[in-house]
Amino acid sequence: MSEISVESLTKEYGDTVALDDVSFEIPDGEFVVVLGVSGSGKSTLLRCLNGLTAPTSGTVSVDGVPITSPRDDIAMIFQSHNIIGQMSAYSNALTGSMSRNGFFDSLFRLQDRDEKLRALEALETVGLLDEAQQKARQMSGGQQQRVGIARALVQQPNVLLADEPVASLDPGSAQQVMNYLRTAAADRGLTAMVSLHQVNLARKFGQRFIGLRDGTKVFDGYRDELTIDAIDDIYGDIDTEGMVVLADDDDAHDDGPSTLEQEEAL
Ligand SMILES: Nc1ncnc2c1ncn2[C@@H]1O[C@H](COP(=O)(O)OP(=O)(O)OP(=O)(O)O)[C@@H](O)[C@H]1O
Repeated sequence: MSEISVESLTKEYGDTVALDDVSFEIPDGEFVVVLGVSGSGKSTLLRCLNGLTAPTSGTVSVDGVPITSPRDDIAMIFQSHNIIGQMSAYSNALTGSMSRNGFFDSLFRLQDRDEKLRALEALETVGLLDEAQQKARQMSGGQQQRVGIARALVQQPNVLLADEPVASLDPGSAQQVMNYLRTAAADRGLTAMVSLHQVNLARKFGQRFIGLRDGTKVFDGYRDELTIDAIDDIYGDIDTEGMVVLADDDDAHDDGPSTLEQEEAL
């Protein structure tokens, strides 16, 4: 479990202001979804949180320690899976220990017994234990992304970041992956931040939401506060009709998807 603190974060690329004076605090164990149109700064924010991108000004800290480079306790899941197709799901998951052991040790399975057990546990968490020996390239996009989640979990992070992890998946697979992501974060007490394009999916799985528009934070609130007006503020001139379905009982802010929703997603 870890707390994230972002203070006056600004990132400029030449004349482009990708993030403009963004501040927020995320307490231990919260599952936060970042929303915004393409180019609003979602990836830049996640990359600053992971230490892959240096801020122009401002600070990002996890548990009070400023992030200046990638750290073992912060794992990142990317849209493109970054899975090695020739390797099995199990071997891919094991590469999550790469930051501790080095790439070649990970690749050639020189891990200790605990790490091997962690890889199997992580595959079980994402429902792929039976497919552990299957080559990743023979797996569906959704399964590959679940391997990506397993690999992130093997890293034993306290913070889990995911940059549009379901952007390339069909709606059913996207729900399934989000469900595993949310469950893995909850079971392991991880603080999570996930960027998504699909508002309905965000509402279903997110606990808290941060909306970016042109690099500025225009929304920060829980599910019951993410109204049509708030969505309009985030998405601006884009026609938001049909982007979100507000359910009658959709007023809780911390309970996540119901058991029924989780079963449907699976
Ligand atoms: N390495 C870079 N060099 C120059 N400009 C960049 C770079 N990375 C991002 N930008 C610019 O910063 C702005 C924010 O980009 P960013 O990728 O963070 O947005 P995003 O909301 O994640 O978009 P998308 O949903 O399309 O991934 C955009 O104008 C983008 O063109």
